[in-house]
Amino acid sequence: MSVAPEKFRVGLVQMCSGRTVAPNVDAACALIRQAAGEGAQYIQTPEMTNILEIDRTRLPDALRPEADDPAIHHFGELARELGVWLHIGSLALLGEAGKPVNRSILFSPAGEIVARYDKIHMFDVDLANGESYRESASYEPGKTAVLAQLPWGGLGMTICYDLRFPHLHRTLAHGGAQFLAVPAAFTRPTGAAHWHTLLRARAIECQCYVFAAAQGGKHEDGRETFGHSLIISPWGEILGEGDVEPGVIVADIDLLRLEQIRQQVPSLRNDRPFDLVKSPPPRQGGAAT
Ligand SMILES: O=C(O)CNC(=O)[C@H](CS)NC(=O)CCC(=O)C(=O)O
Repeated sequence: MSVAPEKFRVGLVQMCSGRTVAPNVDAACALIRQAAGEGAQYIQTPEMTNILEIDRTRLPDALRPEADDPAIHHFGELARELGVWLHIGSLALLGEAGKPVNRSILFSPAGEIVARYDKIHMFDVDLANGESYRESASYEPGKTAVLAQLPWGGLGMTICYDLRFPHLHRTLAHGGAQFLAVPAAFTRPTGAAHWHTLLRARAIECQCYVFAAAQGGKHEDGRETFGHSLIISPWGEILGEGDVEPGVIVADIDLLRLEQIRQQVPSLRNDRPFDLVKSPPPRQGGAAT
């Protein structure tokens, strides 16, 4: 099979990660093999591929620094064996400052790490259903946006909650991204309300293909995530969608179509700087003094 350089197949792995690393890595590897078997040349796994653990006190014991994390070694070998670009959406790792980091890692088909991104925006929220998260209490946030280079174009690396900060994606698009990666572990209520809309909006406004591998289902730590991994075109069309269960979705990506869309509606090129002017505050009850 010969594939034109402007076309490739993407595969997303949907998971339901538990509290212990080894079975999660095994599950990821099996699904990555399945995606490669279906012809995927770029394969992405969700946020927290290696561990989903709501009890943060258990994390430091479970985590390893990047340099001696056995899962990283494993994934590198697998990328080489399968000859694919393997993007582990994120791993919880022990960061260089001694605090956990939520890190996305891209392996080349040679099995080498070619890009890494630490999640910038920390999920510190309190939901109406009682779910409460303080990601910043246990994770060190990243400070650097990362554009990785794939043979087919630029890949903007983001993670989950970053999706709500559109200036990050626009910066990546202006920096040369044709693809935006949004590996995630969205909560069920926020996913049901916002997941499809936010992902399609990022695809349309940034004129990028969006690849979003998701965690889905009821996890061992009691949490529920939304699932619905999505592959979206720069026109906002859904090219592939997962359900709630673990599995694989694939779709064919066409760079010529992206170029057509960017020529027809050149909104990235039409972007302009502007100032913000605030009008004076309204007068109270008309009784101006
Ligand atoms: O920490 C872990 O174990 C896994 N990581 C997550 O679950 C992260 C941080 S708590 N979740 C999100 O960012 C959800 C965002 C979201 O749901 C939204 O923006 O609505």
